[in-house]
Amino acid sequence: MSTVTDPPVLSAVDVTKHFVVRGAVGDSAVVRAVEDASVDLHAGRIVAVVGESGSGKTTLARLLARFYEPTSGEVRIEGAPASARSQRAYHQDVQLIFQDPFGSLNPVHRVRHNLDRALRIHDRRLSAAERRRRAVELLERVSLTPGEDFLEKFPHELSGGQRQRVVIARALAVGPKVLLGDEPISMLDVSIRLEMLNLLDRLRREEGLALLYITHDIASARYVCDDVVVMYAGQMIEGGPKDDVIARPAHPYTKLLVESSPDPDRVGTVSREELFDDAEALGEPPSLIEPPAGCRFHPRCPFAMERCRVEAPPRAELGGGRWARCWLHEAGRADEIGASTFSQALAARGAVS
Ligand SMILES: Nc1ncnc2c1ncn2[C@@H]1O[C@H](COP(=O)(O)OP(=O)(O)OP(=O)(O)O)[C@@H](O)[C@H]1O
Repeated sequence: MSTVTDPPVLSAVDVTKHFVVRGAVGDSAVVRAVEDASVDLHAGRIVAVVGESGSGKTTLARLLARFYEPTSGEVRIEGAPASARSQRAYHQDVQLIFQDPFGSLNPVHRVRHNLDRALRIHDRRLSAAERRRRAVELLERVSLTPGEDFLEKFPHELSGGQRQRVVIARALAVGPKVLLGDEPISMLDVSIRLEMLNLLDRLRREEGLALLYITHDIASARYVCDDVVVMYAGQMIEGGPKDDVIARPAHPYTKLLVESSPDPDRVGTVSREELFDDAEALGEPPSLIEPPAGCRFHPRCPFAMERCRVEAPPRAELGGGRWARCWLHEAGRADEIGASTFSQALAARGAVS
C-alpha cells in the first residue's frame, strides 16, 4: 500500500462550483454548491467524503470526473492540469461509479455488450475473442464467477449487487488509476453492502487503485477508508486519518455527525433519515444560495462565538494530517469540543442564553 507521502494521483485544488439557476420570473440566483474544496487521492488509499444531503458531495465527484468544469480552482491528475487532457484520455484514468447501478447500465444490452464497449474504447486493437476473454476476467475480478455465466445476462436478470459489480467491472475495463464512488452502496440491499465495501477495499489493496468513497454514513466510511473529509454546506470543514477524526472530532459538526451515527458497528445499515435525526432536530442545513456569513455551521453550533458569525474560519493544521476549519482552534478553545456531547453542549448553551 502506498503512503500519503507519495504524490497524489488526483487532486482537487481549491475547487469551487457555482450553478446559476433561473427562477420562474426570469430572475437568477447562484447556488454555491462547492467552495474552495481541496482533496488528494493516492494510489492504494481510500478517502471518504462524508456529509448530509445537499452538502456538495456529488458535485465534488462530478468535478473530479470532469463532468463539470470548476468555476475556479483546478483538478490535477498526476501533477498536471486535468484540463490539458482530452476527456477520453482522462476517463481512461478516472472512472465515476454512480449510486444507481440500474440506471448506469444499458438495459437493452447484455452484460457482454455493456463491457465490450468499454474494452473497445480501452484498446481498439483487441479482437472480439480477446475482448470476450477480458470481459470474463473482469467479471471474475469483481467476484461474478464463473464470469461466463454472467456474460449473456441482461441487467434486469441480475440483483442490485450483481449489477453494481458489473458497473465496477465496466469501470475497470479501461484500466483506470482512480475510482470515484458516489454513494455506490446506498441503493443496494443492506445484506450485500458490506460485500461491496470489501470489494472496493480489495481493489485498492490488490490493484493499487486510488478511491474516493462518497457517503452520508460515517460508519461505512470508517469501515473502508483511510482518510475522511467532512463536508458541510458546500465546504470541507474537517479532514484527516479516519480513526482520529472519528474518535476526536476537531469540528463541532463532525462531532454531531459521529454522535448521530446510531451504532458504529452497523455498517451500511443506517438510513439517511435515521442518521441525520439529531442533525435535523437542529434545523435545516443552510441555503447554498444565501449561505450564512462567517462559518456556515454557526447557526447550529453550540460553541459559536461572535467571530464565527462574521468571518469564515481558516484551515487549522493539527498535525498528523489532521485539519479543521473552526475558530475554536484559533481561540485556544478546541478542548471544549471533546468535553461534552453535542447535545449537552447545546443544552448548556440554551441554559446560558
Ligand atoms: N446542476 C445543478 N444546478 C443547480 N444546482 C445544483 C446542480 N447540482 C447540484 N446543485 C445544488 O448544489 C447543492 C449540492 O448538491 P450535491 O448534489 O452536490 O449534494 P450532495 O451532498 O451530493 O447531496 P445528495 O447526497 O442529496 O446527493 C444542492 O443545493 C443542489 O441543489
